[in-house]
Amino acid sequence: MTKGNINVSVENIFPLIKKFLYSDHEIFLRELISNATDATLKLKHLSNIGEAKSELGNIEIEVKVDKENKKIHLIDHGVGMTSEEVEKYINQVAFSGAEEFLEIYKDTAKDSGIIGHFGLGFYSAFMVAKEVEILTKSFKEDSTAVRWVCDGSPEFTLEDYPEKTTRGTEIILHIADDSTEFLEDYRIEELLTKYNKFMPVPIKFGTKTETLPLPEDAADDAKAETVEVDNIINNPNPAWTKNPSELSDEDYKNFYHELYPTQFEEPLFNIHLNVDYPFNLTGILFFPKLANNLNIEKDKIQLYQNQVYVTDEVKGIVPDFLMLLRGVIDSPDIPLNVSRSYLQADGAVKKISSYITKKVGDKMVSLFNEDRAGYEKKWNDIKIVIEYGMISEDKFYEKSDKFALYPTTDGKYFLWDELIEKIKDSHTDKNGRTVLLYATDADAQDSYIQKAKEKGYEVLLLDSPITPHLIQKLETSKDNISFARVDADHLNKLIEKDEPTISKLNDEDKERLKIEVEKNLENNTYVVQVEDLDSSDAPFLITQPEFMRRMKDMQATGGGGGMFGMGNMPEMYNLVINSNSSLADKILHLEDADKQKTLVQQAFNLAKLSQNLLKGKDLTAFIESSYSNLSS
Ligand SMILES: Nc1ncnc2c1ncn2[C@@H]1O[C@H](COP(=O)(O)OP(=O)(O)OP(=O)(O)O)[C@@H](O)[C@H]1O
Repeated sequence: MTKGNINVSVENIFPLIKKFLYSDHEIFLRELISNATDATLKLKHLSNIGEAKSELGNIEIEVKVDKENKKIHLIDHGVGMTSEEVEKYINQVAFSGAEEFLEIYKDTAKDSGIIGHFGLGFYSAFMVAKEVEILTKSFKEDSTAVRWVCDGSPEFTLEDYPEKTTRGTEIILHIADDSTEFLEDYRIEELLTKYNKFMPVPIKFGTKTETLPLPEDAADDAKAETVEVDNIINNPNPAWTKNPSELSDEDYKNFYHELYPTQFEEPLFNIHLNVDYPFNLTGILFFPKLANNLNIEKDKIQLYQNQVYVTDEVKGIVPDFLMLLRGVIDSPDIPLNVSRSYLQADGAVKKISSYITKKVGDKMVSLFNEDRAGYEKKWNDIKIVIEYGMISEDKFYEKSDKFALYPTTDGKYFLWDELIEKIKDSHTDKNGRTVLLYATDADAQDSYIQKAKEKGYEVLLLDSPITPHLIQKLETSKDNISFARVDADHLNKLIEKDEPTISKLNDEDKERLKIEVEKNLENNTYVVQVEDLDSSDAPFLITQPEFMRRMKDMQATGGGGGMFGMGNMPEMYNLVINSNSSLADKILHLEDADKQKTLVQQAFNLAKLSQNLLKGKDLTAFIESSYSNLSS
């Protein structure tokens, strides 16, 4: 038997490990299973190339909880270790790994931004165990099994252990009194499902009862037989490790539900990621139904490293606009044992992020080209991701003319160039600028939309929360276009043509009309304007100037308008009086002051009502007075 001292430069590393990683004790299981998996895969490889002579046999990894004796056993049938290898890998390599880890995390361990806490390896066992035993037998011919024991102090013992005759390693954790939660089956099963659900080697945890199918000629009251089978907690061949040509739509959907068992909705479509240069990355991203919901916290993209779950905090690796997607990304190249701020500056990570962006763009182009009608149907659910990508990633934006859709209130969908082609004659104003009219709420802005349509204009329906940012971006990058919401002004002003306007009133009357209206609207904050509209247009019209409203909207969804300090300004509205309406005429010529007041207020309220601006007490009073008018 060898007794020895692990070469320690930190006085006693184990209490430190425990302290630093207090909140993350559970990762011990992931670390030990990763080692067991590595050892098994190594053996498989050696066996494939003819280096390992013995039969491969059973390669399952087994986890056993012995609650009574407060032990957890992890058994693998991998390469195992010789006595020299234990000396080298456990006493020296593993230890230096643990030491290095502490060096890195000394100051940052409490920083929740650390991704994954990888790299601690074997010594993480001491986060939960007061003593750790390794029983191991190398695959090499004629090697004797050995037993290594360490109680968490820098001292260890290493001795021959001929009792172990099978190849591989068994780690026995003597669980510490403050970690007995890990002696509960449900807790271990929970951890195995969280971290090891897609590990490449089958992992057995206990057994489960399976019901056998009844034979076809079974009697009606026949009872199905049951058998006890190994409870394998993982799927060693998850969909993302396969070639896309092997997978059907059904397979992708099944994988989606395997990944998110509580998710009942089907994903809209998926994107299979697969790259091996200049970095390695595989994965599948799913587009869920999102509509206008920006805040989806549940069921996020999961990050794996060689099929080991690491985290679902993928900020920095996945571009922000794709954080709303679901799925998995697996890459051995992501530096997992560093803090997030480092991650964001890391070149490999940046490349991964732009690769994913490119892939998503390419997928959109092909989805659109292959099945335009189907793509249009999905637009409402994917637009938020696409539009967010357009405003946040220049590369994505550059490509977006090939797949970004601009729907109209009539349910037609245009690509940018198609849209401009369609509207350029009618929507171009006297200065040669093409004005795109849009609505953000088809119901609330209905009266304005109808007016625009009567004049033969197309009205876009841009109703996602980031619309103001998107149109800002389009206006600055496309030539000679501008956007205006249908209610930003009356149409003659929104798209000014070189046509003379005809007014029934002379300038003096118009000025008088303005004064009469203002006089009858006490405490009114609206700016009154008299304009020469068509006689068939509404007599009173409320408009909300585009610029101010857009800045305020932008600030509401973050950034933009705040720059100009407009976020906190009150809403600004104009009240447009149609000089050519018969009501204008009537107001001007009514002798009775009370009647004139009622008329003006009633018309003003109707205009407010059509903008959804009549609320509370004003609405109640309006309804009451309307009823009394009916009966008078
Ligand atoms: N179950 C096992 N079977 C065979 N060898 C093992 C086993 N567990 C650990 N080892 C050996 O001990 C070494 C150190 O393990 P440790 O987990 O500390 O670090 P690592 O696996 O090299 O890296 P990581 O820090 O990413 O886990 C391994 O590289 C391996 O050679």
